[in-house]
Amino acid sequence: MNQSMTYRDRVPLPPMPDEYEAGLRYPPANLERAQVRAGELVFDREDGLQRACAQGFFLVGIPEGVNTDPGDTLAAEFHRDRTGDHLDPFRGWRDVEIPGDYQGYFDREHDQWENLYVESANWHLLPPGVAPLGHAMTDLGLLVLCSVLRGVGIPRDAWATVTSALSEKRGHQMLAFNHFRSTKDTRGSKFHRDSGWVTVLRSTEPGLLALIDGELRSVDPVPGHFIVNFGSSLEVLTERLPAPVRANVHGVAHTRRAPGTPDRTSYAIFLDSALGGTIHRWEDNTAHPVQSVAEFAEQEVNRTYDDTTHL
Ligand SMILES: O=C(O)CCC(=O)C(=O)O
Ligand SMILES: [Fe+2]
Repeated sequence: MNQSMTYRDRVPLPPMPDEYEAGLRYPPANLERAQVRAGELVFDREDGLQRACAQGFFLVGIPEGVNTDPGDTLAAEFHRDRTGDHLDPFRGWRDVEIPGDYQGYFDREHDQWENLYVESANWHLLPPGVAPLGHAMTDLGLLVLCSVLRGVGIPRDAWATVTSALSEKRGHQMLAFNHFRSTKDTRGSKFHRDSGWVTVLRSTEPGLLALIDGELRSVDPVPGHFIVNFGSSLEVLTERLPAPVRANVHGVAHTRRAPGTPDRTSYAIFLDSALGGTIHRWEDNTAHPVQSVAEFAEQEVNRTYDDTTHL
């Protein structure tokens, strides 16, 4: 393993509690809220953006006209077999080959978690209504990214370099659908960081926990809002700045269900640099190359799905 593969130190993780304990023991994170108004991201409080960057999570109102129903249906159905009814386009995704790296159906051995990952070049394969939702979530995530880059003081003419052109909508936009199998006696997911820049998450149920300022907090959804969190690429970029952006460790507690009750589901857009790009750190008003995106992504992804107690 070369030196750059070990760029990020391993961190010990707390044990993942089960769902019952999660609700009982961990107070809710007090998240900032923002809305999109006239194409701008506007926080309810004046220092909202700074607090959101420090906490690593915030809530944003789902913009008017964005229809989450097709995504909700795909998250609930992708793992099921087709039965010959009107939901068939949303089903049977275990067996579909999707071209490209890190894409398709995944059964996470150590978790309740199973996923369907589809990058924007393949959204035409998805059922009606999902691609427009993916584009709307992407646009929202890019608005967040640009607001943060401006907020931390990175000059506009450096954005394309430091984000490997994601700021110009040329990176990876990955839709990720999550289903947590309540019948499997494991954690929901491992505690992890998302590896990219910005994640926009649609969740309608508690179960997500995050380490914020060293304390485990529950990150519960608020109706009509997406949950936004920041990824490692943004944390590395800003780590030498006076107010670094946090890619906080988070994960999903074990989900328990009474028979006949639907399992927990969620979905997210991950905004990542293209795999041919470079991770940078911003220091002395200059972009410093740190590691290739391909290596960085491999390291971060491998740490997300193993069964160790560190990241
Ligand atoms: O389901 C959730 O609440 C979070 C899922 C998550 O962390 C992820 O997909 O990376
Ligand atoms: Fe995540």
